[in-house]
Amino acid sequence: MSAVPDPLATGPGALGAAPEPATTPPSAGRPTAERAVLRLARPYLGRLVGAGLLATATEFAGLALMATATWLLMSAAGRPPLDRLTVAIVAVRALAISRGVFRYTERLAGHDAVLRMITDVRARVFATLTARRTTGHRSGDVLSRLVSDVEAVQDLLLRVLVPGSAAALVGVLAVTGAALISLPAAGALAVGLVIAGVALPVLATAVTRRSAAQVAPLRGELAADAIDLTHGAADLAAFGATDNALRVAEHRARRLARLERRLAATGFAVDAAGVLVAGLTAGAVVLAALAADVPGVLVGVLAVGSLAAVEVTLALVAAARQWTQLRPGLARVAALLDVGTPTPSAAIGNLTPDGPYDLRFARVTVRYRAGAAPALDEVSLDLPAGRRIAVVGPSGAGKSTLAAVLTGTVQPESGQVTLNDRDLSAYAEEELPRAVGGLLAEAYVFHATVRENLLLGRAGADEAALTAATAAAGLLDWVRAQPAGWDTVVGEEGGQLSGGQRQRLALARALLAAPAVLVLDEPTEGLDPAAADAVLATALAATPAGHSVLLISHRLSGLAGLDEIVVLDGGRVIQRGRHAELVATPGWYRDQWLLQAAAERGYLALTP
Ligand SMILES: Nc1ncnc2c1ncn2[C@@H]1O[C@H](COP(=O)(O)OP(=O)(O)OP(=O)(O)O)[C@@H](O)[C@H]1O
Repeated sequence: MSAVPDPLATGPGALGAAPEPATTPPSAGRPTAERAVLRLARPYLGRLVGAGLLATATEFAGLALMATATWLLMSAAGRPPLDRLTVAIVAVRALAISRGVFRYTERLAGHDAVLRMITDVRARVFATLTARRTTGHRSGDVLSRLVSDVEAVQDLLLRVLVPGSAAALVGVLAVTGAALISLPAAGALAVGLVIAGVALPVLATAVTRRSAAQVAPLRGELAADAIDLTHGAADLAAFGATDNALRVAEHRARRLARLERRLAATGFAVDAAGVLVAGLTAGAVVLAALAADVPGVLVGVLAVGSLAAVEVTLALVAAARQWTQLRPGLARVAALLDVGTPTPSAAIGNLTPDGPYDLRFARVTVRYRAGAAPALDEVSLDLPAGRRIAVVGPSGAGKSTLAAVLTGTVQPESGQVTLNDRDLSAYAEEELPRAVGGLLAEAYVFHATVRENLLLGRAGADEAALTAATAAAGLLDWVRAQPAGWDTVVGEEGGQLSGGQRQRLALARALLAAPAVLVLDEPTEGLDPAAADAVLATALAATPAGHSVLLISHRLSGLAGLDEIVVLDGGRVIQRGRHAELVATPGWYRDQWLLQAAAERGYLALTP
């Protein structure tokens, strides 16, 4: 098979060798991660610019407050006219109050915009990761991407761009203000601000870039280790591999701690340099003002104002440091969503869940490794809208591979898969699940309520839809018997459910999603024969007419009503036809049918 592009691949697992530093360089031709984030933020740009202006107003109010208060204190000693003092007192009060109001509204506007955007980004990341579920990402790493990498997008806007642009604007305003009093003093201030706001951030970024780039992937790997060590504890102990796995995880944890200590130490050094720059700038401004014969009170105002202005501009150092740490996460989110790169689907238009869709496999060959035997060997298949087919065959025949090709998670080496006469690869990965999807191998059940697990299939589905899907999957009686009903929590990976209940829940979610091309990979696995027949019949009956179904099954019972049954063996189609034809023809299907029927008769005879 041609490899599925995997921008997420990181270092080895807990049982593997000690980790190598992993970074994700932005690939050529792709927009930079920052530009990609700005593209994502475009619908919320107005609110973000508003937040930036409010942040500028906040910082400027603080600076003006310091300068006015200094003028008030220094000129009070000279007993100026009372009305001048009164104006200054009112200004100090007004600035103090407005600073709080500006800060509050800035936080409100900035967080409102960013949280809206983040919801959108997280949903897209989740959809893309779900679509790529067979590409082998470790679950802890996926969790880390969903949580910390998406937070990097939030932090870039809230902690870097908004405060950074506010600091730069306030710097310009401060120099303009100083120039009104004395040009040489303004020149000295400008030099100090450039050192604090440009040179120091560049230095901080250069010094911390390498360590910071290693921190995010390392955190992802450590999260994956933690999950593997917890979930796989029994297996690790059984194979005597616990010590080795712990050693690898500890090695990673120590490396992470070392990197974070180094980053913190560099941060403190840069902070100290910032304080030094503030003091030196104020000193230079005072000297320049005195040399230019500026009156004493205004020299004081310039000195305190310069200290405050440098302090504000030093926010750029924090922003730059933050930015360095965020870059790997941002690059991974951008690469994952591949935002900005116009996808062919953009030209095609959005896929709708209802179709109609005609799906066609033409001589499709899949090979997982070069030189290995093909998992699918020149398989052709027609799945026009409304048709229902089953793919059966022995273990390893290529059934799940066929489903993976259909959902776009595995690319064929040769041949073509088309959806409405367009190659499947022409559709965006996150868009395809709207048209093609269902219950795929090893469906994941989340540590959440029954309702939340179901709503993942179709957000916003009403109670009637939940009830219908759950009834079709044969889980409704169980849900109704639970004290918490739909709000019953199913445990980590559905651990508080039986295997059969977990399978029914996953099936109900697939039926609720009701994509126009429904793939059901072993939907009745783990159910006893009678329950399996009943669930398969209700599930097929619940699928809307006009939607097509591709059922993958080991069991041959319940397939009589399907339009076609395709028998795979060793990746090749060895038989195809309707159930009645196949049981009448000597071959794998008839042999297997007779074997299964006899085994199930025996099972039923033994069942009380
Ligand atoms: N991710 C993978 N990497 C390498 N080889 C794979 C991968 N997935 C499947 N294969 C190989 O491809 C072949 C077909 O596997 P597939 O899972 O499609 O079979 P299947 O018919 O679904 O089997 P089962 O009924 O046991 O689930 C097998 O030989 C299998 O070893």
